[in-house]
Amino acid sequence: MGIWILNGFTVDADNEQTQRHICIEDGIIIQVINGGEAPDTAGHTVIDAAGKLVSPGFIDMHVHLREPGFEHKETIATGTLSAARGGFTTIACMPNTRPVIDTVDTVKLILDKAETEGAVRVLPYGCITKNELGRELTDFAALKEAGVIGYTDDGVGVQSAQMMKDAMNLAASLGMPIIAHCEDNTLVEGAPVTEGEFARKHGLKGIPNESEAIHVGRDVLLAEATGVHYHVCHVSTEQSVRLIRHAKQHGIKVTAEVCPHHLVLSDEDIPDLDANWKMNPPLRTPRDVQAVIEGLEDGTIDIIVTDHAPHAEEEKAKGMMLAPFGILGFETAFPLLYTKFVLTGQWTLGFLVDRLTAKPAEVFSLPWGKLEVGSPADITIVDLASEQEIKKSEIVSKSKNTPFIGWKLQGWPVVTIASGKVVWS
Ligand SMILES: NC(=O)N[C@@H](CC(=O)O)C(=O)O
Ligand SMILES: [Zn+2]
Repeated sequence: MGIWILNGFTVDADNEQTQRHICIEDGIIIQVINGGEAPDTAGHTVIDAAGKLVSPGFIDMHVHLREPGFEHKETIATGTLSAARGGFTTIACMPNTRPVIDTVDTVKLILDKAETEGAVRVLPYGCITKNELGRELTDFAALKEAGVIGYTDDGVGVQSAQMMKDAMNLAASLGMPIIAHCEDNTLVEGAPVTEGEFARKHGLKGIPNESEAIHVGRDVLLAEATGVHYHVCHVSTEQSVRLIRHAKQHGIKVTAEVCPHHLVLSDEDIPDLDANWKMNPPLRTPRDVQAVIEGLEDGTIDIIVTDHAPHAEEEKAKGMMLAPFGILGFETAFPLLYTKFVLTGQWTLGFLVDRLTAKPAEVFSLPWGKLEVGSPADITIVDLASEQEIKKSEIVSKSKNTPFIGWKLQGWPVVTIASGKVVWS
């Protein structure tokens, strides 16, 4: 049986809003009617979307699902359901699991589990180096054949420039992207917060911006030399934005992502040494926040990703110094950005939706992110008027590590449809 979604409105990148009726059958969008009377819906399930945004399912190109190896934090089942609650229908998972995703067998395991237990589509990344140790490249061709969409050692930076250059040459020869967690380990001794007001107040030696930006600078030069598509993970500093902007101006094939928390929080918002405010890269200074916002607005930064990074409560209870880096992302992303940037008039709704749908699809050459006849039926319906407080008891992820508990936000996904099936409502 098919589904008719009636009376919702769609929005394009130019913020053009159109009332539409959309029909789904067998996982595909088979009809899109612009405006007017509701069609005959006999034999179909009807979803009334009057007054609501009907968007292509959101795409998140940076997430941690923790399976295999860390099932106490998250599983493919719980992580994909959390994604569905957040309106995401395609998510790209990072390979820092145990074992890491550096063999064909592990790629197959992820794809099989996602197929049988996942609520939404999962695209795996493969490691650049075996075990993410930075010593030996993985078998890029075999991993591509198995279904990875790119290579990354996310969680750690590739420390050797020669190793990164070899990786880029190999990826380029296969027509695949390199996705980089930019972090120079020789610059990150000290406390897990940025070098800024918070660190000064607590007498801590923080993480300097250069630890990230040095890798960005190095890698855009290597990307120029090798011709690879180079994608920068979770950009957090003013210097990185500047380097990426410059590289783009020089025609280097570089793209970049930013996370909601780096757009809405600075180090000066951290209330105390609570590890729910600890993530990598750390929350930066207000000046950096301003720079990443401007970078996203002018197209230097292409897309928004959540870097959903669940950790168990007992792990985060170890406190700022000892707890692992990372916070949840899926369930708060859209309402956070809608409330902070769209309701205030800084961005159009079309801009926000584009950076979560069509843009990531374009950057990674994926066939999703649009609402057209013949497209896979990945659809998110958002009630832009609904206001809700973020409550720990309502979090779907297996973990609860978020700094946003208690925040009142507007613009909540209410129905998520993935491959034609309602996976959240
Ligand atoms: N971002 C984080 O703070 N943590 C990530 C690793 C990463 O994305 O670098 C994790 O795996 O927990
Ligand atoms: Zn990372």
